[in-house]
Amino acid sequence: MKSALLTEKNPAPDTRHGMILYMENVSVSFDGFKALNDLNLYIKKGELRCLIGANGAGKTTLMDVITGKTRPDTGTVSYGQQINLLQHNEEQIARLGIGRKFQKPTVFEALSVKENLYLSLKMDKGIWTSLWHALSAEQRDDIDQILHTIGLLAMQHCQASELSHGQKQWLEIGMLLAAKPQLLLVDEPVAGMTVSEAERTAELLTSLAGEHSVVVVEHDMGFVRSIARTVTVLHQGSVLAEGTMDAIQSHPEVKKVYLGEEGHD
Ligand SMILES: Nc1ncnc2c1ncn2[C@@H]1O[C@H](COP(=O)(O)OP(=O)(O)OP(=O)(O)O)[C@@H](O)[C@H]1O
Repeated sequence: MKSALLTEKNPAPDTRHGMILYMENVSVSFDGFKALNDLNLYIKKGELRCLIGANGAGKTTLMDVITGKTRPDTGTVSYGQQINLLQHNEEQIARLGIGRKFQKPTVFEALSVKENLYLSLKMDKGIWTSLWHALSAEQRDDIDQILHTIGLLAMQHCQASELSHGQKQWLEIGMLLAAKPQLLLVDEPVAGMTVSEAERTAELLTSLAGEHSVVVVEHDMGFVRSIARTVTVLHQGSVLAEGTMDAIQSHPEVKKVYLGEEGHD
C-alpha cells in the first residue's frame, strides 16, 4: 500500500540495489573528541540489524546523524541511492520515512490507545481531528492493522496511562508505524521490561522486518541474540565487527573491548 506521505515532496528511497541506508566515512567531533570516526555502515532493505557497543561507543550519535539531529563533519549519508539525508532537517527526514523511537516512551497518557494512533496518522496535516469518522476507510484499516500488530487490539479504548511499561513501548512503536516509515530506529526497546514483555517485543520487531528495515540499539545481549541476524559492533566511533551473533561473540577484539565489559554497563 502506497503511503500518503510519499508524495513528490517526499519521494520513496531508491532501494533497487537492496540497500536502504548508506553511511560512508562519517565523522562527528565534539570539542575535538571523535564520537564517530570514519564510520561506514550499510543497512539492507527489510533487514533487522542490531547495533551494540559499550557506553560512549557512538550509537546515539549515529542515530542522531541518520535523523538529522547532528550534522557530521565529514562523510555521506544516503537514504536509498538517491536521497542525501545531509540536505534535510529532522522533520523532513521523518517525513521521508525514517522513524525513531527513543528509549523512554512518550505516549499521550490522557488519550486512549486508539487516539494516540490517530494523532500519529494526522501529524502530517498539522491539526489533529480525533474524530474516527473523519478518517478514510484506508486510515481506519491501517489503525486496526497496527493495533493487531502491536497486540493492543483488545485495549484500544483504554487510556494510555493504564498501560504497562511494555505496552506503552508497543503503542509508541505503533505510533511510528502509523506514519508508515521505511526505516525504523529503535533505542533500547526492552530496557525496564519484564521477561514476557521482552519476548513479545522480540516477536514484534521480528515481524516488522521485511516490510520495514529496523535498526535496534540494545545492551541486553540475550535480547540481541533472540532477534538479530546481523549484529554491528561499534567501538570508539567506528565499526569494529559485523556478523552473526556467534561470529561476534567469538571475535577476539570484540571480546576484549566490549563483551568483557558488559557487566560494567
Ligand atoms: N553533544 C555532545 N557534546 C559533547 N560530547 C558528546 C556529545 N554527544 C556525545 N558526546 C560524546 O560522544 C561519545 C559518544 O556518545 P554516544 O552517546 O553516541 O555513545 P553511545 O554509544 O550512545 O553511549 P551510551 O550507550 O552510553 O548511550 C561519548 O564520549 C559522549 O560523551
